[in-house]
Amino acid sequence: MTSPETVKTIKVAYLGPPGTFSHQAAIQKFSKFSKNFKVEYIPQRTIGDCFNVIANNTDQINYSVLPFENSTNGSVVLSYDLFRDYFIKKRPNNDILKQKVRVVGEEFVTICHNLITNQKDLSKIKKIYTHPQVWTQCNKFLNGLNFEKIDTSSTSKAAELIKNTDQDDCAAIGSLISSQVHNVPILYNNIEDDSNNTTRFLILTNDNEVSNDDGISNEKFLNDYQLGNKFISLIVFNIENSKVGSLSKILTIFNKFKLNIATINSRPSNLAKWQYVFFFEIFSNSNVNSANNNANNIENNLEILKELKENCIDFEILGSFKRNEKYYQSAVNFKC
Ligand SMILES: O=C(O)C(=O)Cc1ccccc1
Repeated sequence: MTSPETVKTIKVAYLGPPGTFSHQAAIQKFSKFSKNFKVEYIPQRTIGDCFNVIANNTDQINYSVLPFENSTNGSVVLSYDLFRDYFIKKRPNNDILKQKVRVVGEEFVTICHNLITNQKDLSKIKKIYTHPQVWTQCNKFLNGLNFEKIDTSSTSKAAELIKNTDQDDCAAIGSLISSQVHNVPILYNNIEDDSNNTTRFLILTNDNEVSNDDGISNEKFLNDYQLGNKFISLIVFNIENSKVGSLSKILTIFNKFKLNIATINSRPSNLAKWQYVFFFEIFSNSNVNSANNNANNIENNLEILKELKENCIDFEILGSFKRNEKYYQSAVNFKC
């Protein structure tokens, strides 16, 4: 048996305080490791901090959880912009990325919202606090109410603020757990428009390996613990926006190599006005870390990488990870 001193620790950062949906995603992903490891969940103040602890290798954190897209209201643009600013940036010559941020997993969480308040009469509520991503997931419930919207860094932060106010006209929107953590009751539950409302979170890591002694990379470590054989690579690139056919050329390359594109998103480049960066997710059937070095994964396919790089101004692979079939298929069964 392993003695307590030799138990390795996995440190996981998430958007705090405890009780957020990000916290739930972290627990869903990492609780299976607690048999063999000590898993520490470390709350962060903002989504930006969740990214920066990995980018700056702060506090020996191994993984971080980032909300990425929601089935009702789409992309979490802040997360896309954090990736853009890190990967596609004008840097002085030779200033390469020091601490390589990588995306190594995904987690799906069913998002059930609750109106959390000490007030018992809905008509007396004049201020509602929540994370900005939430408003348009609860349109049906909120339409017709007359209240001031107050954005908070997270849903659980909203519940914490309600607890600490002596005003009786305030409510928060958040999870059942956040109402329990802060000990504020729920006045209405399941106020989300769509009962299948699901958020997809990405798991980030850096070179701060969990299993140094074994020489196993953080991505292999996570993937070995997950069933499934479909892989996704997330890439970001920018192209000559004003050149006719420059984006269609990229699409042709994926077609030529018979690779299916799962998602396409674009964001302002921040390098020049009306210029864009593109995020693509590409399906493959193989793991970049697999022993047979299967060329089906774009990270291993030098030919496709060469063609992509030749046709982009900047091109970066953010990471490759297993499609989380379990939660992708049936997040709703893991409901509240
Ligand atoms: O605020 C939270 O609980 C988060 O984890 C961010 C978020 C907000 C709304 C839906 C999904 C994630």
